[in-house]
Amino acid sequence: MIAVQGLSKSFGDKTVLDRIDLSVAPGESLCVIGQSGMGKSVLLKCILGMVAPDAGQILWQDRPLDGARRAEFMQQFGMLFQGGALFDSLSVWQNVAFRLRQQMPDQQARRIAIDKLARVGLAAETADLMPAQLSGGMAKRVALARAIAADPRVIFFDEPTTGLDPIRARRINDLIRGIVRSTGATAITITHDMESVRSIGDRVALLQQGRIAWQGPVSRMDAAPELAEFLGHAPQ
Ligand SMILES: Nc1ncnc2c1ncn2[C@@H]1O[C@H](COP(=O)(O)OP(=O)(O)OP(=O)(O)O)[C@@H](O)[C@H]1O
Repeated sequence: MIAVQGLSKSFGDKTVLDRIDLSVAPGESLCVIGQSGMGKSVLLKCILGMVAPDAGQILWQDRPLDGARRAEFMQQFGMLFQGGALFDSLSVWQNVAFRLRQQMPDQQARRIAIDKLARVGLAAETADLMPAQLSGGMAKRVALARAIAADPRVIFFDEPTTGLDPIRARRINDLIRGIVRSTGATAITITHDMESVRSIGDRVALLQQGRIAWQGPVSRMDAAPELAEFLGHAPQ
């Protein structure tokens, strides 16, 4: 379980996160939505230890995520970066196996990479291509394969459908849903895309003015007045 307790962060006199409480149960998929600039990335960076909060703490399995526990946590998480963020100078399989190669011989890492590429619908021949040779949808799949390469127990998806047309976005959402369900991983997704929320999420949290303005099961979001603006319709 991952929990955020009383998390606050300001930059200068701008309060971005204001005593945020949020938790994700093991195997649960939480989507965090919010307008641009509302602090979704800052929240993610605080969870990942890339930004130090002014107050509050992150708990993992009911204990503060600090020191040695953070190192252990980092071994068990995977991340799909916004925009994919593939390393241009590395081939597809080297991108997918980036972390694995620090732990095992290349031959074994390559085999796992090809297996993960198959999991996201890419043929083995893709393994030796360079990122510049990939279409946007393929690059996203490669980034997804990299996120799951080490069989993480916790996966973060940062804007997974950004830059994709609706058909490709739907395919990525379907893939993510399949991966999250079949691996039983805990998932936290940051997104603007309500189709992603419907497809991937069990629960959704709306970040607004530094606070969680609404959170609840995806099945109840259509009735939430707080979400009407995102859903593009009046509450049903
Ligand atoms: N290192 C920083 N220094 C100063 N201000 C920052 C820093 N990082 C983020 N901010 C500010 O915090 C606010 C929230 O930014 P954040 O990137 O978390 O928004 P977001 O909700 O992820 O937006 P988007 O959906 O556009 O990615 C913004 O006003 C941003 O300018």
